Amino acid sequence: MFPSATDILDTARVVSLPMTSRFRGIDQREALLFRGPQGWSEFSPFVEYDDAEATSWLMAAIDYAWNETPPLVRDHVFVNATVPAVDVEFVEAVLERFDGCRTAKVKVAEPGHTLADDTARIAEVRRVMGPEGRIRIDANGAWTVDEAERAVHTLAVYDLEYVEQPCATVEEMGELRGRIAYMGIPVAADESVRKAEDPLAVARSGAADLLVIKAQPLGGISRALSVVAQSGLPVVVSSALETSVGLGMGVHLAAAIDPLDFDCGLATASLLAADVTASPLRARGGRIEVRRVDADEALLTRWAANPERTQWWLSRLERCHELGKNYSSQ
Ligand SMILES: O=C(O)CCC(=O)C1=CC=C[C@@H](O)[C@@H]1C(=O)O
Ligand SMILES: [Mg+2]
Repeated sequence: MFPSATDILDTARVVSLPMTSRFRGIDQREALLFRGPQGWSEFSPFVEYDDAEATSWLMAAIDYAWNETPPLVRDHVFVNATVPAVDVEFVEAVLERFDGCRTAKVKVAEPGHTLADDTARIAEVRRVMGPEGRIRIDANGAWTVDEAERAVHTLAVYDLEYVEQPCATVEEMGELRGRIAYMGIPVAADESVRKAEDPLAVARSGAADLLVIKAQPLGGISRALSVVAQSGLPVVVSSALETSVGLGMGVHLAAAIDPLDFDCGLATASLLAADVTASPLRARGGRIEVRRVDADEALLTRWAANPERTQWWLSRLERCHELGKNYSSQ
């Protein structure tokens, strides 16, 4: 069922949550939350995304609020710590926020950071986690093939589980994958899945060993499950830096995938300094329980965005809802 814009606007609330450290260039996370028959849901495309891209996120949010979630195969999901591109002295404190996580994903190649900065950060993550820890890196497509090859050579000594979106295009990803195959370091695709016209193109062209799957950008749990099934590749379910309400969507997606061999990037509530619930979906003992999260009225009020930002989100929701009426089924 496709609710009217009024159905959604009736319960819509916009929040702006402070972050514990700057992540992907933001230190406040804005989100629009609303309630449907299944409970609270979240629409939170990043603010720079255009309406066409943001519409998939709204379809996901509507699906989670109005439709039942698919059958689940587990009641908890193992998760990774997420380490923003912080300076070395902050690494230990960041990792401490992710209770019991045996895996860490470390951001690299951010503007203003050199390979030496990235190397120092990863060396520190390895020191703190010890030899048993699993370390994966995410370059968000910032490297050329040569830069990525050089970086992987430099960082391989820290024992990398995989390198996520090292380069921007599918062709570059495939080229790099060929060059580093002999090192046994897998290449994961993220933006090549969630921002691509065809999320399966990267899998079909053999440019990645595994896929990073995010529920909101892919249009919701069912659509994401169909991408997973059609890709034939192992996957990591990851967040879009949502509040705990939106993280619930990702956790349900992860709990419906079998097998799920990699730890998932769903512990990002620990990067928020505030949330919309008193019991956030955070890692405990390295895992997150599978449950829906209800937004708390007092916290929605406490963290309400200002009137101008609220209006911006409500207008965005109306425009995306209009576009969503024509959202074709894949
Ligand atoms: O995967 C994780 O550990 C957490 C989620 C995460 O890293 C991301 C969430 C949202 C936006 C992205 O820039 C970023 C990513 O690139 O994977
Ligand atoms: Mg990524």
